Amino acid sequence: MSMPLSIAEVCRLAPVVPVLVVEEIAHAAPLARALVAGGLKALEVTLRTPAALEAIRIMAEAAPGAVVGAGTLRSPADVRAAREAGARFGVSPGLSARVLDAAEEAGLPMLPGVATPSEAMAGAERGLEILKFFPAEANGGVPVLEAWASPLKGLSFCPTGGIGAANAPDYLRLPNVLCVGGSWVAPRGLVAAGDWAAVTALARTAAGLGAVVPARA
Ligand SMILES: O=C(O)C(=O)C[C@H](O)[C@H](O)COP(=O)(O)O
Repeated sequence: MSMPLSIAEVCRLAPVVPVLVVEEIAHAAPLARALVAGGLKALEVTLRTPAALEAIRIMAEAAPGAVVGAGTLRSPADVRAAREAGARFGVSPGLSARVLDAAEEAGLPMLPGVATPSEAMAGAERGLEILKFFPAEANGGVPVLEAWASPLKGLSFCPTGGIGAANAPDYLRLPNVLCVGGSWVAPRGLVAAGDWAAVTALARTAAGLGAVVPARA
C-alpha cells in the first residue's frame, strides 16, 4: 500500500507534472520509467484514451518511484475508475462539485482546474488551497497569476496548458505557483518512436527547472 499524499506533497515532488496521453499499453512501463529516471515523479495520465486506466495500473507497478495520478476527470464515474486503477491523485480541467464530492468519497486528492477568480473562490470555499490554472497561456498566463496573488492570497496554482521548457521558469518563479503541468516532456512523436532516452533527457531538464528558480530554492 502506497502512502497517501496530499496535492501539496504531489506538487512538491518535482517542478513539472508531465501530462501524459498513453495510446498504447506497451508504452506505459517504459514511459513511466523514463520520466522517473529524469527526476519527474508525479505523473498525470489523462483519461483520454482507452489505454489510460490500464496504463495507470502498469505505471504504478513498473516505476516504484512514480506517483501516478489520473487527469481529465470529468464525472464521478471517472473518479471511481481512476481510484480503482490505483491513481493517487486526480486532475480535472474544471471545478465540478459532483466530481469533487466523488473524489472526497473515494479519498482521491484532487487538483481541479480554474480559469477565473470566481472559480478559485468556489474551490477555496470547499477547502482547496491548490488549484490548477487552466488553460494557463490562453487565459493570460503569468500576468494573471501575478494579479491574483494579493486578492487570492493563500491560494497556490499549478498552471497547465501551453507551457513548455521555455516559459516554465517564468511561472515557477511566481510565489503562488507550486509546480507546472505540461505535455512537452513526453511528446507524441518520441513516445510513438519509443525514444525513452530522449524522454528522460526532457524530463531531466524539466526537473532541473526548480533548481534555478530562487523562489523554490
Ligand atoms: O485534461 C486534463 O485534466 C488536463 O490536465 C489537460 C492538460 O493539462 C493539458 O491538455 C495540457 O496542456 P499542454 O501541456 O499544453 O499539452
